[in-house]
Amino acid sequence: MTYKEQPEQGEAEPAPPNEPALTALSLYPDEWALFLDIDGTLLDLAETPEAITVPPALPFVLETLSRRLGGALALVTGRAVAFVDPLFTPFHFSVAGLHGAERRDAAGRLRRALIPPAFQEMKRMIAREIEAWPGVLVEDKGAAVAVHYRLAPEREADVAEMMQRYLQEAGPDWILQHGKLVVEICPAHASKGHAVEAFLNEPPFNGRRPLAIGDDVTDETMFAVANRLGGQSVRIGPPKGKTLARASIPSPGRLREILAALAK
Ligand SMILES: O=P(O)(O)OC[C@H]1O[C@H](O[C@H]2O[C@H](CO)[C@@H](O)[C@H](O)[C@H]2O)[C@H](O)[C@@H](O)[C@@H]1O
Ligand SMILES: [Mg+2]
Repeated sequence: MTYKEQPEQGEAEPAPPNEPALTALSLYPDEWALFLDIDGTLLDLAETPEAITVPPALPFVLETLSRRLGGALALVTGRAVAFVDPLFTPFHFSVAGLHGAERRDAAGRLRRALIPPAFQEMKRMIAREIEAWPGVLVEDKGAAVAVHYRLAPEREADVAEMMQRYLQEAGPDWILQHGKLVVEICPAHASKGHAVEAFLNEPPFNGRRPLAIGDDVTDETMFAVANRLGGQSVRIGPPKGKTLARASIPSPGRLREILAALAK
C-alpha cells in the first residue's frame, strides 16, 4: 500500500487505517472477504429513509476494494436489493437485502423473497393506520415493511404494539425486526448471518475469512458467523448495549476514511 507524501492543495488525505482488523485485509487481500452493512455503517443515518446521501467517492472506493479482494465484497443490508444499485451506481455489488431474505450472488443470480397477496394488503392497512400519527413513516420494501418513528419518537410504543398485532395476523412465516427507531416485519428466514454463510459457500468468497462490519442488532448474526469462522467483526458507533463484535470504529465517516485509505 502506498500513500502520497503530500496531499494536493485543498485535498484531504485519508488517514491510514490503524484498525488491525482492517489492516489484515490490506496485507492479505487473497485471504479475506468483506461484508458491509449500509445504513449507519457505510452511510450516515438520516432523518428519513430517502434522505441518505452517498459521498461521491464511496462507490469507487468499494469497487477498488472489491477488485483487490478478487470480488469478495458484499453489501448486507436491511434495504431491498433493488434499492441498493442506484446508491452505488455505476457498480453492481454482490448484495443481501431485507436482512438476508433476498440475495444477489457474485454471478448476478437473484434469489427473491415471495410477496403473498395477503402481505400486500397488510402493507396497505399499516399505511392507513399510521396516517393518524404525524411523523411516522412506512417504508414498503416489497417482501418486508418498515415503520419508522425517528421523527415521532413518542410513538415508539404505539408502533411496537401495532407491528406486533400485524405480525400475529401475518403468521409464522414472518418475524419482527427492531432497529434504530424502526420496527419491521420481514420473512422469517431473513438472517444476515445466513446470508454471509451463503456467500462464503460460493466463489469468490469461499475459502476466505469473513470480516463483517455493521452497526445494529440485525448485524449481530453476521458478527456471530464471522467470529465462528475465524474472521473479524467490527461494530460502528460508540459502545452501546451488548454486542458480539470484537472491534469498533466510532462512526461511518471514520470507516469511510479507513476504506478510502485501504483502496489507495
Ligand atoms: O441493514 P442496514 O443497511 O443498516 O439497514 C437497516 C435499515 O436502515 C434504514 O433505516 C435506518 O436508516 C434511515 C436512514 O438513515 C433512518 O432514517 C432510520 O431511522 C434507520 O432505522 C432503512 O430505511 C431500513 O429499511 C433498513 O432496514
Ligand atoms: Mg445498519
